[in-house]
Amino acid sequence: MTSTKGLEGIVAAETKISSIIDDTLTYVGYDIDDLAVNASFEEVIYLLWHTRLPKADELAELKQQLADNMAIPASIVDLFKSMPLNTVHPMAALRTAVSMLGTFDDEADVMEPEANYRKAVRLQAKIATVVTTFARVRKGLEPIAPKAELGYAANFLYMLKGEEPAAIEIEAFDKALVLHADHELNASTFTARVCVATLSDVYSGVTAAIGALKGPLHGGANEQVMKMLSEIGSVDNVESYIQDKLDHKVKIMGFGHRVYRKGDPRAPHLRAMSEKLTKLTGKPELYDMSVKIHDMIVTQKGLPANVDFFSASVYDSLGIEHDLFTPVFAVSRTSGWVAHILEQYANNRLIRPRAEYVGPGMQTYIAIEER
Ligand SMILES: CC(=O)SCCNC(=O)CCNC(=O)[C@H](O)C(C)(C)COP(=O)(O)OP(=O)(O)OC[C@H]1O[C@@H](n2cnc3c(N)ncnc32)[C@H](O)[C@@H]1OP(=O)(O)O
Ligand SMILES: O=C([O-])CC(=O)C(=O)O
Repeated sequence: MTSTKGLEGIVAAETKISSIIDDTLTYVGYDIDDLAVNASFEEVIYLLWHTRLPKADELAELKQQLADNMAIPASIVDLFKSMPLNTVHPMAALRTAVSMLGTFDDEADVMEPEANYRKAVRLQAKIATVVTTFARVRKGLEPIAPKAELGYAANFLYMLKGEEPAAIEIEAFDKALVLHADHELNASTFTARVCVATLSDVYSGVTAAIGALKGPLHGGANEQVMKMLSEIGSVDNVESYIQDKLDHKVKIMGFGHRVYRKGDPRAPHLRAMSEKLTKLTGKPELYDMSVKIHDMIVTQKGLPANVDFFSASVYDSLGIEHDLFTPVFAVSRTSGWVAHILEQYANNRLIRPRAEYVGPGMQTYIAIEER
C-alpha cells in the first residue's frame, strides 16, 4: 500500500455539480465565463442545487425563500458579544455561529431530502446575516436587518454597511459570489463530503468545511494577499519585496493551484473587476501592484494567479474589511458545499481511505519505570 501525498490526482468522488477539465471550469456543464457574465448568484445557487437552471417562477421562489429566512436568532448576537472580539478571527466566529445555528434548527437531524433542502435554504440565507452581524457587533454597531426586496448580493452589502449599495457594487459583488460558488473537490468541499458521508447533518458538514476553508493554503489566501499588498504599499516596492520572498522560498499567496496548470479561469474576471473598481475608488495602485506581482511570479515561477489573488483588491474596493474576505468566500461557497452535501446523501457511502503505515515495526510494551 503506497500513499499519494495530498491525494494529488486521486479521483475520490463522482459529481454532476462542477468540473475542471483542461483548465476549463464548469458548473453543471455551463462554462464559468458564461455564468460570470450572464447569471446571478441566486441562479447559480439553483443551478448547483438542482443541476439545472431555474425557470423564472422557480428563481422567484428561491429568492423569496432566501429573503424569508435571513433572520438569525438573537442568541447568535449574544454569542458574538461573548467572544474575545479584539482577537477572534471572523472565520472562527463564523465556524462557531454556523454550528450554533444547527442547534436552533428543529430539523437539524431529519435526513429526508426535502428537510435537507429546507436546511440548505435556511443556511444559505442566514450565513450572509451571520457574517455581516459579526462584522458590526465587533465594532459595537447594531446589526442591520435584511431588506426582503433586495437580492442576495445587495442585502449582504446593505447589512454590512447600513446603506444600500450602488448598482456597480451589487454587480461586482454578485459576480464575485458567482465565481466562488463551487469548485469540484477542493479541500473544504471534500471535508464537507467526508463529514456528511458518516450521515452526519448539514450543519456539521458546513461547519467542518468552514474550518478547512479558513487555512491560508485554501480560502484564507485572499486575506493574506491583501496583507501582502498593504505591506508592499507602492508599485516601487514590489520588485524588492517579491524578490526577497522568492529568494527565501516563501510562497506568494494567491498563486499556484493543485489542478490548474495554464491558469485559473476565474482570475481574469476578477482582474478586470479589480482594474475597474480600484480606479473608481481612487486606489488604482492596488491594481498596479497586483499586476506587477503577477508578472514577476508568472515570469520567475511560471505560476498563474488563482481566484484569491485579484479578489483581494476587488473586496477592498467594495469596502469590505480584510479579515472578512474569507468569510465572504464562505458565504458564496456555502452554495457549493450544500450542493455536494445533498449529492453525497443521494448516493452515500462512508468515505474511509487507508493510510500507509511508516512507523516502527512491532514493539513490545515497556513498563513505565523501565523506559
Ligand atoms: C481557493 C483556493 O484554495 S486557491 C489556492 C489558494 N492558496 C494560495 O494561494 C496559497 C499559495 N499557493 C500554494 O500554497 C499552492 O500553490 C497550493 C496550496 C494552492 C497548491 O499546492 P500544491 O499543489 O500542493 O503545490 P505545492 O505546494 O506542492 O507546490 C509545488 C511547487 O510550486 C511552488 N509553489 C506553489 N505555490 C507557490 C506560490 N504561491 N509561491 C511560490 N511558490 C509556489 C512550491 O514551493 C513547490 O516548489 P518546489 O517543488 O520547488 O518545492
Ligand atoms: O480547487 C481548489 O483546490 C481550490 C480552489 O480553487 C477553490 O476551492 O475554489
